Amino acid sequence: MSKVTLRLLDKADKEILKLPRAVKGAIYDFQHRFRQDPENPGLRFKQLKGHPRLYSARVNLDYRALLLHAGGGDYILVAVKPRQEVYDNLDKFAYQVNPVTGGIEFLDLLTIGEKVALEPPAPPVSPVPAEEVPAQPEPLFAEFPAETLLDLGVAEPLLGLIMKITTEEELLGLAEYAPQLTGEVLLALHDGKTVDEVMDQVTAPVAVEEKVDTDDYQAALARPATVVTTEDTALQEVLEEGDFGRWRVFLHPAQKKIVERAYSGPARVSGGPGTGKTIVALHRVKHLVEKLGPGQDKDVLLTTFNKNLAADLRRRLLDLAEPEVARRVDIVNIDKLASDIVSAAHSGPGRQWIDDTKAVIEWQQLLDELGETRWDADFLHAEWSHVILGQGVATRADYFRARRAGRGRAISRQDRAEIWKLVERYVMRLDEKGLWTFRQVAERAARLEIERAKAVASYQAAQVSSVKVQHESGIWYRPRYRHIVVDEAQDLSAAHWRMLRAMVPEGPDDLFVAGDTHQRIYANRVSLGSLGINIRGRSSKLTLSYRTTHEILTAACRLLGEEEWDDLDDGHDDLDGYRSVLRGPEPVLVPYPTWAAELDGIVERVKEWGGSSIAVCVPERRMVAEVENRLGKAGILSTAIGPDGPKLVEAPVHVGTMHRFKGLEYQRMILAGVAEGLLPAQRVLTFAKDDPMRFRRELQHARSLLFVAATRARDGIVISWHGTKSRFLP
Ligand SMILES: Nc1ncnc2c1ncn2[C@@H]1O[C@H](COP(=O)(O)OP(=O)(O)OP(=O)(O)O)[C@@H](O)[C@H]1O
Repeated sequence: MSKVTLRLLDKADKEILKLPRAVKGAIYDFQHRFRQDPENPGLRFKQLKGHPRLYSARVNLDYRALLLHAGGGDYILVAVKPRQEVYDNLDKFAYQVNPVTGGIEFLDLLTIGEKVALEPPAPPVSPVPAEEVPAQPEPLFAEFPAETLLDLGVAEPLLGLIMKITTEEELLGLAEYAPQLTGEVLLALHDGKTVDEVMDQVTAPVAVEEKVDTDDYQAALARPATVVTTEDTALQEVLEEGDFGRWRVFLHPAQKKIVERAYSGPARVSGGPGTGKTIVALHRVKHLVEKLGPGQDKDVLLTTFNKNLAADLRRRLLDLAEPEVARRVDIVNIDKLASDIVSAAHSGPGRQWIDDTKAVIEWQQLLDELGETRWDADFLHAEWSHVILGQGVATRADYFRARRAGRGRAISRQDRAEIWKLVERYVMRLDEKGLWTFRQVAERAARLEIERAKAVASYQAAQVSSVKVQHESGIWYRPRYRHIVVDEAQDLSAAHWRMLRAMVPEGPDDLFVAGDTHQRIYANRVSLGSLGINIRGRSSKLTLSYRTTHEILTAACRLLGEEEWDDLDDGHDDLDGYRSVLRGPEPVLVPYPTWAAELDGIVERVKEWGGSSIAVCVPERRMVAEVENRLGKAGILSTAIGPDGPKLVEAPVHVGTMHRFKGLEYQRMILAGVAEGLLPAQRVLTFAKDDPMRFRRELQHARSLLFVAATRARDGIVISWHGTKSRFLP
């Protein structure tokens, strides 16, 4: 017999994980024995009556595995059930190649029927007059013809059940065990999306263009829409890790397509919070390394915004891929990457790096010393960071010519001359104090990398023309990386992008960037095209949230208001199609008369919830310590989230300012202090009041902060305030 493969079908794991421990152990043994020799008589491997592709095999005395034969030696484990249940319900199993997606689907109508639990309404005890008989509830999908549902990709064997569903609870029961696309389509229709919208946002991204041969299971097995464990060992991982490990093995077809596609140049994936951009970035890294083939060099760079996120990526990549794969990847946060380059190029005493908040304080001190009142510190810092450093402006003359797109109020030539002078003094002041902002480091690193890339190119050109170029280290003449993958791309600055562009030669699969501009919280608006990174025609969007519930997601999107969002280029992005199949409680909004009362409210809520994976998010730094103190007094252990993540990860409650929540995930969250004057902050609005564009930008920025914070919660969220509630709240 040819080589036998056994993979696990998405969702089959859900029932298997509920089986007794001993049975799970038996499944582990079974899969080994089956792969070695399905004909082993002990397995009692046989085809099931009436199902040409469905087989049963013995797991132990009482349990049987159901296996779908895709062709050749390829089998898919679709269920493990008590022996008698299998033989008594042969008519309750169905399978198909979905004609829309071309993926294999198995339908356990027995389990789905139980979940939907369609109970006939109880008959009236005594005859009642016809007009008093309660009206039968209308089935939820009565208005949709069967053909419409089939066109949207709904699994045909489920149509009968679907037409009987009358409550959301039944629908959720069905969606949990039905093939993914069926659940997504029905929930989207139930949420009120039109058929056209569902076709566009849910079905089209996973549909195949070619005509599907629904009898060709072997071809179907190879399509992204067949959601199975990729490698044989992955089956075991799912059994051991349950829900925690699903991201490693069951990619959504839309995710898988993005991961495996060959791109002719830089590519970008966008999508709302929790849609799996980071997961896609990790799988992409693995895919790229595997395509490179064996080697020793660190050919791939995986970078993100901060140290904490980089550590998380490292941990996850090790979970996902073999150590040989992880060894080929440099995983480092963007500022560390820049500072390593600068440190390597400069000897001598190092400087102390300061963040934007400290840099603004330095600006303020300089302005106070000079008695300068025309310009405010925030404005000057932003002008220096985004226009001067962002565009690599090196001289006064260049600054006169520099583009200030999106920077707000117009400034005259005279203004530019004044600003340039102040910037020179500021830079000198930092030099004297031995300080350096991260943006300065990034700018310096970008210059060094651009020079290096030029040297590499001329070396390579010289080699082609067989002119010998001498250099003591051969390494210097290789491009830094062959592929770069970037997460949290929306927050990288122009200097970061210029540095990255120079680190990888232009070509297929050079740069892959994942990010969501709705979550931009560091005011780094860039246009990748103008920085030599052309993503046009190579952008994709993820729309299904795996993290947040429908209720949280809907409320969070409302916080964004009617703002417009860019696409990291000169176009627009939106959250059309952003959705979740998870359901949970509605967000709770609570007003308090004072901050002290709000603090008491936080304590009560945390006590009521109990357990861990709780976070409290506040707009200002001083409030973090106040929340911590108040929780401490109530005997609740909490920890602050610093620039590099939570200080004590094990603490059941984490507390931080909104900026600190980027990329994190909690079961439940309290967003406290969401009041006017705090969000948006009064100080910022006062500065921005005479500059409409800056004012709008500040409001947008504050909305993004709130949006990021709100979308960290998996199950529940409370938003509270004291005084006047923030203008962003409903
Ligand atoms: N295919 C999948 N199967 C199971 N879980 C998944 C899948 N894709 C993503 N997840 C889970 O969904 C959650 C969100 O994923 P991830 O962090 O990649 O989203 P994101 O789009 O990067 O979010 P954000 O923009 O908020 O940072 C994580 O818990 C992740 O493990």
